[in-house]
Amino acid sequence: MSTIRRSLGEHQEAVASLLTPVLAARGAADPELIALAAAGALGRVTSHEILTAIPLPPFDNSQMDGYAVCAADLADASSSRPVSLPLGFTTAAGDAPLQHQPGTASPIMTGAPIPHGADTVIPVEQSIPPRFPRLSRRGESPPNGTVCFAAPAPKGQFVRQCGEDAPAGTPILPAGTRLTPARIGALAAAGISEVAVQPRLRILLCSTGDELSGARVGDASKPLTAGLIHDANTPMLAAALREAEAEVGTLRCQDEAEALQRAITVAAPGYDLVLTSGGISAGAFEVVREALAPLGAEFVSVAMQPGGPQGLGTLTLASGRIPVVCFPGNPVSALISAECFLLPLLRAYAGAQAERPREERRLAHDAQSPRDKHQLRRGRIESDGRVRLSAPGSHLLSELAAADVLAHLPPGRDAFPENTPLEVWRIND
Ligand SMILES: Nc1nc2c(c(=O)[nH]1)N[C@H]1C(S)=C(S)[C@@H](COP(=O)(O)OP(=O)(O)OC[C@H]3O[C@@H](n4cnc5c(N)ncnc54)[C@H](O)[C@@H]3O)O[C@H]1N2
Ligand code: MOO
Repeated sequence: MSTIRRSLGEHQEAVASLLTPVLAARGAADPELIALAAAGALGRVTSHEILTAIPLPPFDNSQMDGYAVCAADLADASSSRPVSLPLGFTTAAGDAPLQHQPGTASPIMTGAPIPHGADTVIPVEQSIPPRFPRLSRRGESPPNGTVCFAAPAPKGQFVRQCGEDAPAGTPILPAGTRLTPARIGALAAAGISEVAVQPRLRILLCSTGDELSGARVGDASKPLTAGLIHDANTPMLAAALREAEAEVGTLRCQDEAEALQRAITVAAPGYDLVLTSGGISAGAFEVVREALAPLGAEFVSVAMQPGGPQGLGTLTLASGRIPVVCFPGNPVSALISAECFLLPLLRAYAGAQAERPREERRLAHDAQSPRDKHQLRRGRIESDGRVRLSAPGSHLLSELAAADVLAHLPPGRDAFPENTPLEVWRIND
């Protein structure tokens, strides 16, 4: 085991220093064109500022079902002397704008273009009678009948102005904006069907361990036999990386250093980062350490629990140089390592909130923690708002799956009495 010992913060800085240039280079690569309607558009990051070529809304239109009028025609209306106007032709959403005759009331539906010459909309409920009579659209027999109004209305009432949301030529999204449903909607409203997006970081995720069922070629469909376990880390870490908008390829390798070197050398081209899990602590068969230390990875001990053993560096392979980050194999350790060291960097690159939502919660019970380590415990929020910690074992993946928060027990003390306030990160939301 390496004697290099780091604090959580020091290792966060070391991983950030390794990956900052990698992310910058990836961000400077040619953007990808993606269809807005594609499932994969959500979460991508715009590579350029995007303008709307048309005004939004594209024409003056009605905010209400009612009557388009000239406000001046209703200036003298009152409940004792309602103004009666003859009906004009009706405009529905999707119709081209009509010509409004002053001194008439043109029935209009929500979203329909305001007839030329009208400047105000009176909702149908405010007319007398408060419902539409038989209406005539363009091309049908001329309308007849009248409608009354018992109050004046301000000019422009319930008219949604052309360009009020965004005038033509104005930016709707700056470069570096994450596509959310609302942003996809705004682009679609502007008639944009494809956008240029920043390329994703490509991560080769490599899980090791002879104990992993399916690790050896041909074993994948065999039932779990004695001594073997299912590979939790590959799907779990792949999901976490994808949630943070990375592109993920996976590789599983048995505990044989040369085989791992060969597999990574063959698979690495086309990726920006190699991420491994397992094989880095103090055992006799630490395959990742054995395979990758000679190629340039450094293995350190971080004063945290779980996630103590860590590795990082730049590998020099026959196929090129590539940065590597190594997480411990215990599943809880692996995911918490990702939360602490990698996911915030990926989320920031993807234009998302880098950090998990944080809050302060009081402990529901006394707790112990190693004085020299930063402990990250899984916890449930109780009905009184306090946090109850689960057992600290880093194999307790079901406890992690059931947790509401990760609670920080900082170094420097070993006793945390009931009601001690702790910083917690919300997870599993
Ligand atoms: N003598 C010492 N032993 C250990 C130390 C130590 O400092 N001295 N550190 C412990 C800590 S802390 C951790 S964490 C683990 C890290 O071990 P490795 O990174 O070498 O990981 P492995 O030994 O390969 O696996 C550990 C554990 O996790 C299981 N595992 C591995 N990969 C997967 C996977 N893909 N899916 C599900 N589970 C996986 C594996 O079976 C082991 O149980 O070392 C401690 N030991
Ligand atoms: O540090 Mo290990 O990562 O506790 O379980």
